[in-house]
Amino acid sequence: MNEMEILDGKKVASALDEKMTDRVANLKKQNITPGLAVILVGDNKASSIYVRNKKRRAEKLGINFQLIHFDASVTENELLEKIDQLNHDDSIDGFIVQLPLPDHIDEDKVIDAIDSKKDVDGFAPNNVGSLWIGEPHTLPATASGILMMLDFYNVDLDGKNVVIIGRSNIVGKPVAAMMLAKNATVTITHSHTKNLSEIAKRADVLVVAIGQAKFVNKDFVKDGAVVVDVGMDHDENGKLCGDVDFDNVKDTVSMISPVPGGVGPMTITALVDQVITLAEGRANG
Ligand SMILES: Nc1nc2c(c(=O)[nH]1)N[C@@H](CN(C=O)c1ccc(C(=O)N[C@@H](CCC(=O)O)C(=O)O)cc1)CN2
Ligand SMILES: [Mg+2]
Repeated sequence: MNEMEILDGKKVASALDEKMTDRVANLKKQNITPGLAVILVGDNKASSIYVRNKKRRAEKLGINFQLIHFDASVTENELLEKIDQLNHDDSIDGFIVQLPLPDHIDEDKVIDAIDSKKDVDGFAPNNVGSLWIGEPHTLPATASGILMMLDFYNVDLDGKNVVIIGRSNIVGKPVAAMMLAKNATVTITHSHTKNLSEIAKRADVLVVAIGQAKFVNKDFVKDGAVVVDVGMDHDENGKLCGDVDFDNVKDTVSMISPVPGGVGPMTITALVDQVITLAEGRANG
């Protein structure tokens, strides 16, 4: 049986806070306060919690946080007008539109309206392209948080077989691009992939972001693999769980990120880190 280590996102997040606080203090000495704005539409309960956590975290680090909260009935045009304002607001280094949006609003159109220089979600087409050619400007926070966490635990990706289950623009694709840039051999799989468990079992590092509760069991996991669980699902009792059946794989893996307390907290760390980096860019003219 392996000695298993938990990839503890909460612990990493608080360990990284200290450095980020110092960076903000340094900026303030130069009369620059990093600014982050979040646009929230409607009252989706989970989104409201994430945004509240972003605000708490940003303010704790000394970042100027602005919440723009629209009613669910806001029109697409009103939203686009606000985005235009933020694009031209010099006190805001970066902003995001919290997803998901109500059905009457075209998500792609909204993301496209964000100035790619201020797109701290890294979702704008320019930023996606920059990432894939190896010259990233901003990075999607979940993907970036996963790499920060693996780096903290000294998981070297160079030459490793990485298998990603899930091909979303928010997680699967950017994780693939970022791990390629670290010289990993990356395979992206998804719901149509044949022999999925067989392919997953070749992974030294398995990243699971497929959105199905406890989808991955030990049939998918090589002995000693590092498993990153990006799922946020609910089990048969309505309890929050991941895409990986933790109890089933825990004696097979060498490291695993739990849900909750793994990737989730790193998402917010990666977001605020990126806002600080943009403000540092502003300080350096
Ligand atoms: N514009 C964006 N929208 C959304 C993003 C995003 O990166 N940009 N990601 C998700 C939501 N998200 C941040 O926005 C997020 C999700 C989960 C967590 C988190 O800390 N999860 C906890 C569990 C929380 C719980 O108990 O429910 C954990 O995993 O430990 C943080 C941020 C979708 N929208
Ligand atoms: Mg744009």
